[in-house]
Amino acid sequence: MKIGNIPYRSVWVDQDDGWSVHIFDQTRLPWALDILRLTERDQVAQAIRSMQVRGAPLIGAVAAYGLALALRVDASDAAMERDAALLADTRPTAINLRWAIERMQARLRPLPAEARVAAAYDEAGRICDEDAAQNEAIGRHGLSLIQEIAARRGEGATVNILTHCNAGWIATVDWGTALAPIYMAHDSGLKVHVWVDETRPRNQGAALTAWELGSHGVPHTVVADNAGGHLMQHGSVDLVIVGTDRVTRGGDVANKIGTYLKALAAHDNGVPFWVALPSTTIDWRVTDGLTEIPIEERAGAEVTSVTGQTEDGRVETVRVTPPGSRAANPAFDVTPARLVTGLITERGLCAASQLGLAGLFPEHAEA
Ligand SMILES: CSC[C@H]1O[C@H](OP(=O)(O)O)[C@H](O)[C@@H]1O
Repeated sequence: MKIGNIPYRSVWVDQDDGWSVHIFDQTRLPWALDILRLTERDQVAQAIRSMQVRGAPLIGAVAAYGLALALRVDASDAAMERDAALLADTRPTAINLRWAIERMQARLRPLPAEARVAAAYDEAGRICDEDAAQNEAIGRHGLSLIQEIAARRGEGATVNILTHCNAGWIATVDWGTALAPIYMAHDSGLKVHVWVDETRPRNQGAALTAWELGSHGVPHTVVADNAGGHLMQHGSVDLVIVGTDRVTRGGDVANKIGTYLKALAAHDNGVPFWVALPSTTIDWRVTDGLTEIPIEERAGAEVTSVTGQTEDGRVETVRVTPPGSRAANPAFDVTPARLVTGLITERGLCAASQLGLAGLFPEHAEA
């Protein structure tokens, strides 16, 4: 996507700068567009753990480059396996992280050590190119949902879409997942408006989705997480589209905490609830999301404090609870397939079910 008139991806390699890896520091957005220059494995691991880089497909791609950086230090079998495991373990819920590292290992294991660095950069680059292409396809397939609502609502009507967290281009290599259909609808001239869940406690919606949509000129309104049900009860939401960190073969969806509550409200109000994902976010090894998807528990400090910008432009973090109060911070929840209207993938739309996924991905259908 573009920032101003400059096209960007969310991760890139600068061959003229020692093949260093570059990402945006997402903890500084929307207040500053800081670019981080990564040259070592531990810098990549820290950027993923601290959510300077975040978003399921993007952390997979950046971890893949993290392995390339690690191999520059030591490309031996033992070092590669150690570094791969360390990077795969930086966050537990998004399956893209494990998928990307396993794909890198499959490419690199058969190679002699001296051939591994070049192959690692090549494979990580392929992962990035494929993610960007898959998300563009998700955009095209999801666009049909918005077009259908616009046609039904009549000439000039605005399609109101609610989204949770940030599943935009900054959460992927490019285009985004949940936001890709919205960008394409807007760019095609359809009138869309996005209700942006702030998404406490990390505020990916208020800080990142609002920044993305504003930068692209997409009309949007930031709302408290707790407002979504009310908006749906009063007919203000035509469609919900969210991203995901892991979908089971049965169609259960792990996504940012609060997604399940939006799915319940959507179900209760007859609002279509769609989940956008590249197939790299499908975990074909698990069926029951509630019992088989690990939910990341993050620091309570992310709940007891909030970061924002003062009137005079300083970015500060302040406590919002009494010093003695404890906080729990599960970072994701699981929406059962029964509450999901459908999945938007790079191969098209399908039901959130084993049958639906097998129809689009027959190579994974159980024998
Ligand atoms: C296309 S991003 C998918 C997913 O990743 C985000 O999690 P986080 O911000 O913790 O990395 C969020 O759950 C998005 O929906």
